[in-house]
Parts: sequence; C-alpha cells; structure tokens
Amino acid sequence: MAKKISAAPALKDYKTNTFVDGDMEIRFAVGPEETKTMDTQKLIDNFLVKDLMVADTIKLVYSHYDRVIIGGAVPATKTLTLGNHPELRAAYFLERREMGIINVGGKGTVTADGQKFDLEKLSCLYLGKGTKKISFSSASKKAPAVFYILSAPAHATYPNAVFTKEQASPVDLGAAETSNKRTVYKYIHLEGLQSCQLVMGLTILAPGSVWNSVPPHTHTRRMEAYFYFDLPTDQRLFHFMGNPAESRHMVMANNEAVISPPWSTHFGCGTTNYGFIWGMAGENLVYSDMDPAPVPTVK
Ligand SMILES: O=C[C@H](O)[C@@H](O)CC(=O)C(=O)O
Ligand SMILES: [Zn+2]
Repeated sequence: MAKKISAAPALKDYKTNTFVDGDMEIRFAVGPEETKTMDTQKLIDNFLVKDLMVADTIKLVYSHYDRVIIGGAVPATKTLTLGNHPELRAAYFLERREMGIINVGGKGTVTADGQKFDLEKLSCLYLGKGTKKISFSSASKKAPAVFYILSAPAHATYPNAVFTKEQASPVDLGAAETSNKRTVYKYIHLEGLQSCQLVMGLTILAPGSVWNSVPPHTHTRRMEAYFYFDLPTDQRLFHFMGNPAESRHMVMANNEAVISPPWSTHFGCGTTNYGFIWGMAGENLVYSDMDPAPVPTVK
C-alpha cells in the first residue's frame, strides 16, 4: 500500500519561474528561447544563487533541471540539522535522493545517522539514499566550515563515504599562455565515489590564470551547477551561459552558485584566480561526456 504523504497543498497560480516555498526556493526550468530574451535581473533571478552561505543557516534551492537541489550550510555558532521539505513529499530528505557535500571552509563534521565524517577543506562526502538524519558542525567558531551541498533523485543506495582532495585523481588542464592553467579534482564520478546520477568535483585555477572551462562545452544529458569559492571579496567572476550562439553573462561574487541548464554552456573569467565546485546530474556518470563549443563558435 502506498505510504501516506502529507496533505495536498492548495493549488498554486504560478506567475513566475521562481518562488520561495518555506525555507526552500523553487526554480522552474526555462528553455533557450525564453532565456535569450532575459535582461540582467531576469538572468540573475533564474540562474544565479546568491546568499547561499549564511552563518547558522541551511539554504536550499530546488532547480527543476534534473530536480537538483543546491544548498549551503554554515554552522557558525551551532550544529545545523537538515530538515525535510513538503515539496519532496518524502518521509525525510534523502528518502529518494542522494547528496554530495564539499567543505570550502574550516574543519567541519557531517553526522549521518550517528556516523561522524570529518571534512577538511576540499574534502567531499557522498551520502546515499536512505540516510535519515544529517547534521553539520564546525571544529572552531573562529573558522567555521562552509558546506556546499548538491542533491539529486536516486533509485538505489550507494555507501556513505569520504574522498579527500588527494584521492580525487587530479588532472592538469589548460596553459598559462591562454590564462586557463588549472587542476581538476573529481570526487563523485564513474571511477570515484559511486552514485546514482550525481557527478561532482572541483577545479582550482593557478595564479595568473583566470578562464575556467575553456574551450567551452555543453552536455544536454546533464544539467550542471558551478559554485565559485576563494574569490577575494573585491574581485568578481564573469560567468558565461546560454546557447553558445547567444551567450549571456552574469557577474558573480565569492560563494555564489550558478545553474547551467542542460542546453547551456558554462565557462567563466575571473578578475583573479579562484576555485569552483562543479556538479551535475542526468543521464550518465561519464565526466568526459561533453559536446565542444569551440571559442570561435561562441557568439
Ligand atoms: O562538465 C564538466 C564541467 O563543466 C567542469 O568540470 C569543467 C571544469 O572544471 C574545467 O574545465 O575547468
Ligand atoms: Zn560541463
């Protein structure tokens, strides 16, 4: 017999692509036709995630691209516990979902059903479907942990496990001559931490290198989200998105995330070097499954 879920809410009259539902923001998916008509504010409203890392808060944004939830948790002065959300119609958050968590702050701990996982800066924790109780804490109030969260629907349970940056098979890409010398660290992917559909890792730009993800690409098989970190407060990141023949940009600050629809490119240029967490969900777990959009084809 079907499990009872919470009562149906009142029918909503959706007039906007995005709205706040309790403590989670919901963003519907839009296509390339609508996107190319957007002005700066509309692009920001639909794709940018500002104020993701707020002290003593868990922030969540539910994107309808592959139903990925983007989140931030900063346990500054107290332990934070992940709640459920009515929009999931689930008994608990990971009843039918999986989650990847990467710490970009001071030493922290994620406790999952009583098991403690200590996460140094740039360590990644995978939590499988069925994990019921999740909480976030910091080792020191002086340097709180800053947890970036990505969650996607899941059909099977894979083990909860940690990967450090050193375990994440670093690959050097780009060159100083093209200002895109960088190292890619893969955590959750076919040959790393196992998952149903999450693929997650991070990229660090070398000093003097500012361009990420060039040459650009798309992958209609998977949506992607980028989360920029270690960008000084007086510097900015110019993130490019859209149909490669109709590129648009948004100006981003440190610890902000941006949603990339499956049909969109995603690449950026900083006013200095920085790091970013990338994460995807969709058809496959093959990191290299990308369709190139060479620089001369971008308009
Ligand atoms: O689909 C893969 C992602 O867009 C990123 O992994 C690309 C990236 O980190 C880079 O080139 O710097
Ligand atoms: Zn990509």
